[in-house]
Amino acid sequence: MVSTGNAHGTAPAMRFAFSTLGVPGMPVADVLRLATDTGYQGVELRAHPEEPVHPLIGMRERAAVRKQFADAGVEILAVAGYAQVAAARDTAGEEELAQELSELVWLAADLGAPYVRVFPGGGERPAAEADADAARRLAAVAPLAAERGVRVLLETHDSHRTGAAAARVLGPVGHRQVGALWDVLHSWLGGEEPTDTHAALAPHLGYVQVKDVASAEDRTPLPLGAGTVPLAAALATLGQDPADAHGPVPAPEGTYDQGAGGWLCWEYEKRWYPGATDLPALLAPGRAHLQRLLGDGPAAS
Ligand SMILES: O=C(O)c1ccc(O)c(O)c1
Repeated sequence: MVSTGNAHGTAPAMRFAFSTLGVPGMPVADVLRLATDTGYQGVELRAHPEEPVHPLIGMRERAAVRKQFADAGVEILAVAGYAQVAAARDTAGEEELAQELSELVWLAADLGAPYVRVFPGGGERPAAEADADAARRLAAVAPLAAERGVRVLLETHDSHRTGAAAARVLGPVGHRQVGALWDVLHSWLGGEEPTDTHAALAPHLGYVQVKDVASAEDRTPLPLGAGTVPLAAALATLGQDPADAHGPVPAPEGTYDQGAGGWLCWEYEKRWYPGATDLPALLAPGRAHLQRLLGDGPAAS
């Protein structure tokens, strides 16, 4: 294994973001204050009409949001959309999905965000059909994504929660602008070891979502480190070339994944668990926990 991580002292540090799924309805100015106060360099914007930023906002609002982020020195990591690329669709639904994907790419480009998140959403469909539809739809949006300088990332989630399942789609797409978002909760729920998830996703990896829960049964969001999600093991894989890696190394950084310099995004599911502790006070300790796991902070007590 070849490490490009900061243990070698030369690589840039990993960067930290949080998702606005953790702060439902919070105005952009407050999100930015929270990010700067707690040491997060980026924000993943939940692109849903419940939130301030979504595909229906106009050009002036987009420009204003972009300027707010730029003025605060915080990056918009991703537009987290809800398109389900592996879902069954009739002809009209197929056109709607293509439009939804295009609109997410346009929104990300207008905001200066490098990534769009999409879900699989294949439900109970036969895997071969879901995989083929997802690959075809992602390949179809890739040229627009390339033209706009955005990468569309398929999240390890629902019907494709493991790295192996996501790679069944991403391998055949074979396009640099289409990649993977590794949600460490879902690959773990899928019973996959982090080293195996990483080996499957590394050639495609955009960034990594971290979170913690008590167990597979109780998924109420917890502070990072307070639950049983194997965060240390997942983070230990980053920046490593998988032992069985083969084929071209697509990342311009020369690593299979982004390694050091890549992004970790805390996706705290407060929106779906309103009774969970509020995220803001947890953000700074959560970042410190991640830094300790990366070997980049004060030792754990
Ligand atoms: O955006 C969301 O709603 C959402 C929900 C659950 C997840 O695991 C996730 O990654 C995103």
